[in-house]
Amino acid sequence: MSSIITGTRIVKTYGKGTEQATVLNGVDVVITKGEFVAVMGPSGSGKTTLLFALSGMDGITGGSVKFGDTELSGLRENVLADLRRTRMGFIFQQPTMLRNLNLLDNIMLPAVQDGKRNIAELAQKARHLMKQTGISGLEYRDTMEVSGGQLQRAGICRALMNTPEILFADEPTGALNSKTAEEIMGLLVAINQAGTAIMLVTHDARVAARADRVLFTRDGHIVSNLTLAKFSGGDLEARGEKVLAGMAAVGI
Ligand SMILES: Nc1ncnc2c1ncn2[C@@H]1O[C@H](COP(=O)(O)OP(=O)(O)OP(=O)(O)O)[C@@H](O)[C@H]1O
Repeated sequence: MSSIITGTRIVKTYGKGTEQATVLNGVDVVITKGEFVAVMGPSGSGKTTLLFALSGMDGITGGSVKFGDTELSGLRENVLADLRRTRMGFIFQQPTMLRNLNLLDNIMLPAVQDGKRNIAELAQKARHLMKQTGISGLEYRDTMEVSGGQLQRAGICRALMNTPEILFADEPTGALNSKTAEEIMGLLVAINQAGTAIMLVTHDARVAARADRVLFTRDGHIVSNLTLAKFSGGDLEARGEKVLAGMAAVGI
């Protein structure tokens, strides 16, 4: 399988002088098309920094990140922003939605910013995604009038509006109760099975257990790489045990 993201000897340093801290210290990582990769590691070990580096959300200090054959550091900021908006999707622990827009408009917003697209078609696509993710009927709700799980579903719809090739997810279930988290993970698995690659940062072994592969970060490095079979829904407990063993082996 060809790679969608290739990170080579990535270095990321924050701050200057005595305040300087190297958070990623020569990280190599490849994500192949359609792959589902989870990233785990102690708090502060650089998981979010890695996600930001691989998605071009933040620049790197050294090394290289390629999206397909395109070197991200070689792109002008507006070209990079276009690439992120049209070919990548992002979901976070707390979806950032505009309060003065309803759920449907919030979902459509990034796609509308494309400028060249037909609003009626975008609305149709947004409604279709809302149906697929189980939030039909909430189109005209204010973002303050829905539950955390419903808001995260809306965040997933928004991330899928441009049919991304890869979805970057930073603790997407971190603010949800366990039942809602399971439902959101079911959605992410279905999205991955439909062909979208996923890179997901999590502290939760049960969440990581859905991935094809789990990377463990520590002290600026990827210290371990656990390969699981593609998840088909059956053996979550056994997979969770493997992830827990992987965590214990690297001291998380
Ligand atoms: N913009 C920044 N400026 C300076 N230091 C930063 C910045 N962002 C992150 N850091 C530091 O880099 C280190 C790694 O942060 P990062 O958020 O990547 O860790 P993480 O593994 O995702 O942590 P957590 O599990 O707690 O979310 C931390 O020590 C953090 O304080």
